[in-house]
Amino acid sequence: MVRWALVSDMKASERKPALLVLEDGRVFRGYAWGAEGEVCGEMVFNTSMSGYQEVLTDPSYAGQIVCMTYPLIGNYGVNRADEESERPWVEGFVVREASRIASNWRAEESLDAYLKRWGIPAIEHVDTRALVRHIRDKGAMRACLSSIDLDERSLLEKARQSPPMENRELASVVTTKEAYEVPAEGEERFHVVCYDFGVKRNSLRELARLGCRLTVVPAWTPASEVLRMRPDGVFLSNGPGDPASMTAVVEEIRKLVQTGLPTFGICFGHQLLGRAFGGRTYKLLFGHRGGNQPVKDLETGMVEITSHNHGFAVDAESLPPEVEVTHVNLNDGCVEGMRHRYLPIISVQYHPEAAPGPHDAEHHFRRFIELMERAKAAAR
Ligand SMILES: NC(=O)CC[C@H](N)C(=O)O
Repeated sequence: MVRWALVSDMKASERKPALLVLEDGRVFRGYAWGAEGEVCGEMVFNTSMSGYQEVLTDPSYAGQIVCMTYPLIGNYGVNRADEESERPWVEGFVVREASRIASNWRAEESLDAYLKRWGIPAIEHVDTRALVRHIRDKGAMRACLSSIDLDERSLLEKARQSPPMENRELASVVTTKEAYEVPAEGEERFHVVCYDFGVKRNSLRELARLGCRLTVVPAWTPASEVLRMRPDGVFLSNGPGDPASMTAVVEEIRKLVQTGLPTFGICFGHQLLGRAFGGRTYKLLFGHRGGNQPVKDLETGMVEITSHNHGFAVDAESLPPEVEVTHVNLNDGCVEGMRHRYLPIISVQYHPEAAPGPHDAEHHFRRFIELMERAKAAAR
């Protein structure tokens, strides 16, 4: 059946007000869509022009209210194939205009119905440019979004009472409760243990596509258990929260690092590796979220346009001499990649799996494969 368009039941005449109040007292008024309700979270923005469904379902957004800078959201609807996990994880969603029409042959549902189904409150007709400029000046901060309480002062109080992102542990909210297997696509060449701190499906797909059988394990799996599985490599996933809150996990990663197993970290995984190396992580003023961040490879001088979603970063100065910074962000100079000089360990702060975003950085998965190939050849 070809459906030209799913027309949402949102009617302009029935619009209800909604309010977004930031913890510094700045107020944004708009209209409610998605689920009716009230949420608090860290207010952040994403500059991707498309891929709202991948953004909503990226577990790294747990605990955050996301504003899309692209002014029209929802116009191609949602479908099951584009989910990066089994459900949306954002606390709330802020847009300039929510499209009334979802026109795409892949659309299965309107975004409004989807957000309602998952209980995610959203607000539209917000001056998103003003909101983003405010966050860029003042930094990411807590906010309260509501369509049930429209009292500014009460929402301000709720925002200020909500937990700050610093030191917030959210991996336990999103990690798999039990280990599971993902088969390799085609011939199985490697067995990789994937730590799930909130893993995106596309990372798993990329690894499976390159011949890796995956055992995806909960965030708190001890190193000894991983080693018992005798993997060819370890993958440390992306995930929400502050890497500084993960001391026990960092301890386990440190043990794994010492064994010299090929290891690849993405985003949160990269930050945890940085800490396992003895480095420091810190909070960026407003973070990088979007599909248009220039990253320079310091070895080749090449620049990749890449997909990002991070509010924390590894402090280059804090890294020991055996760890080399391999990639930097050209906008603000922060660390975007590192490698161990003697051990087969690499990591990137950004998202080679993209989804959404450009595919310039896909080759990092192959770098990991090469590390495992070399380790296998050396063991022979
Ligand atoms: N995408 C991620 O893995 C995010 C990592 C971490 N929660 C941050 O905000 O920096």
